Amino acid sequence: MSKPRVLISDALSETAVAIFRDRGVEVDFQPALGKDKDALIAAIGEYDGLAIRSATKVTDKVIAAANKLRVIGRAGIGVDNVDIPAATAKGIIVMNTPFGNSITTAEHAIAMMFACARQIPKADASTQAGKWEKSKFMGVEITGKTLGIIGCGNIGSVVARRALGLSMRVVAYDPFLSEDRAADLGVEKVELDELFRRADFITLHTPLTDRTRNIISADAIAKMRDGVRIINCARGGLIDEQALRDALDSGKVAAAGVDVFVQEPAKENVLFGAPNVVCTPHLGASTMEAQENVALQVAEQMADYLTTGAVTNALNMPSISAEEAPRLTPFVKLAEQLGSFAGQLTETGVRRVRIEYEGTVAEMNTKALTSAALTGFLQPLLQSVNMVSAPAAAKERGIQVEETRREQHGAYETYIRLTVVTDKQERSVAGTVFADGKPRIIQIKGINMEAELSELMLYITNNDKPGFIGRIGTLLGENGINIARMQFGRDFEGGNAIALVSVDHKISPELMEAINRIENVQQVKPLVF
Ligand SMILES: NC(=O)c1ccc[n+]([C@@H]2O[C@H](COP(=O)([O-])OP(=O)(O)OC[C@H]3O[C@@H](n4cnc5c(N)ncnc54)[C@H](O)[C@@H]3O)[C@@H](O)[C@H]2O)c1
Ligand SMILES: O=C(O)CC[C@@H](O)C(=O)O
Repeated sequence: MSKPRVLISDALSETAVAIFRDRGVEVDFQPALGKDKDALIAAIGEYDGLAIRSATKVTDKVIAAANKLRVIGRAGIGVDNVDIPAATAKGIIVMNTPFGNSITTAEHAIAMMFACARQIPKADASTQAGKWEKSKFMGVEITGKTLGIIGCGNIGSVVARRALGLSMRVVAYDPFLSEDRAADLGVEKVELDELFRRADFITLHTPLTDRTRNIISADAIAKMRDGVRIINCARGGLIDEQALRDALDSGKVAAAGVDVFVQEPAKENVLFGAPNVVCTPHLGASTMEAQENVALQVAEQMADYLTTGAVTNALNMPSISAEEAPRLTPFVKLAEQLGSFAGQLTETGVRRVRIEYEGTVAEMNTKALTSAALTGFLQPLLQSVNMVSAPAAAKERGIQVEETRREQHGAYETYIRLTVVTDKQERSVAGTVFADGKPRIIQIKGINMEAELSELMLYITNNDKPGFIGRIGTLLGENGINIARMQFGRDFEGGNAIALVSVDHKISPELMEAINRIENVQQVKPLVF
């Protein structure tokens, strides 16, 4: 099998290159390619993986051209430069490195706070210009001042600890911050307006979402203390730049430290030249340490996925650790086969898919297994779907997905049952993995049977009457179709029976018709696995 190929299209530390090579992944390091969208679109079709920072914009056009791509790895946190819905729809995993640059970015926010408190950049420029303007650069102490943190996640929490160490009071606004976590951190959880009212310094650490866009607006600034100082080392767009410019001009905001801009690279910006603004070119994550961390992590995560199927820090797919990947693999295959079995038999509108995990499989990563089952289920309906895109594709089609887990077990040590509820009926199929690691079907529509699935099969339901087995065998034989295996099950003598027949050749539509005409046959369907 050929080695997977990865393109690095941004300025990642070369540590990533070495890791990919060590892990048996071919790598092309082209740090300028991310800035040339046409060249990226022309090249991307060759690669299984794309490793980026923030300069590469992975648009829907790039994704449309990415015919082999299986994973996009962001060496950093924010993935606003990746069209995740387009990647998901195409079955491409998007992963990031959520912790590798948190400390570095928090330190940049603290550095910005000091720069704003003591006008360090301006004082530096003036001093080096030979002006010695000692009285011009009066600062403020930060000790005893109140820092308002908006967004108290990974970076916000590090900022909080550093600020407490600097003897500041810290208030935080974050709808997802629990009282317990706030107490552990030593911060006071407050509502946004209270933060605006009380903070001497405000620092932003949220992602850019519909709720956070322009969270610092002209209205918000009006609610703040006169002489407030504002820091943004999170994302451009959290601050209304014109409103901040007006407030810096009027002196309402005494200073602002801005690392991120609505339009990047920011070659021009309404904030440039404003009084007491300190700007850096999106340097939050730019330390040797953070760049080593994120390059190493992204390369390890991507190489793991491409070579072992382990999934870490994916934003559009449940995680699968390297340790659990081998144990999970036969169950992924089983779940996918059960899904495929049910999908191929389903002809009417699907309302619900219920997946029950019983026994040891219930302790495994059932999210991943459910994604596999949905993949198998949707594959007969959709051109291309995989474990990344299947849950979203099911949701889009209004299919409800239910998952239940029971750790005790019955006759089988472990099994998965998948039930499809359509407009007309409910049909279930169950299977297990035996000690040989091979998946087996153990029950169809409540009828017990043990069958291994093979590439070409016939699913036949019939009335349990003598003569059926002989007739089907003769008919297939007369038409040159070799039977590899045949398994039967029935609910009771003379009741409903099911046959699963593995055949060596594809069955023509005419022969299907002929099988359908055999006495007592209720339904016959070809299945492909
Ligand atoms: N400047 C840089 O170079 C740089 C470097 C790293 C990260 N970042 C950015 O910093 C930001 C924070 O990163 P993180 O790792 O701390 O993320 P995180 O997910 O750990 O924390 C974000 C926090 O924001 C909170 N939040 C979400 N919506 C909110 C809202 N409406 N109001 C208040 N809080 C809200 C969340 O609950 C969460 O606690 C991200 O935007 C990231 O992209 C920038
Ligand atoms: O890669 C960078 O330099 C910026 C990273 C930062 O914005 C992030 O979200 O991790």
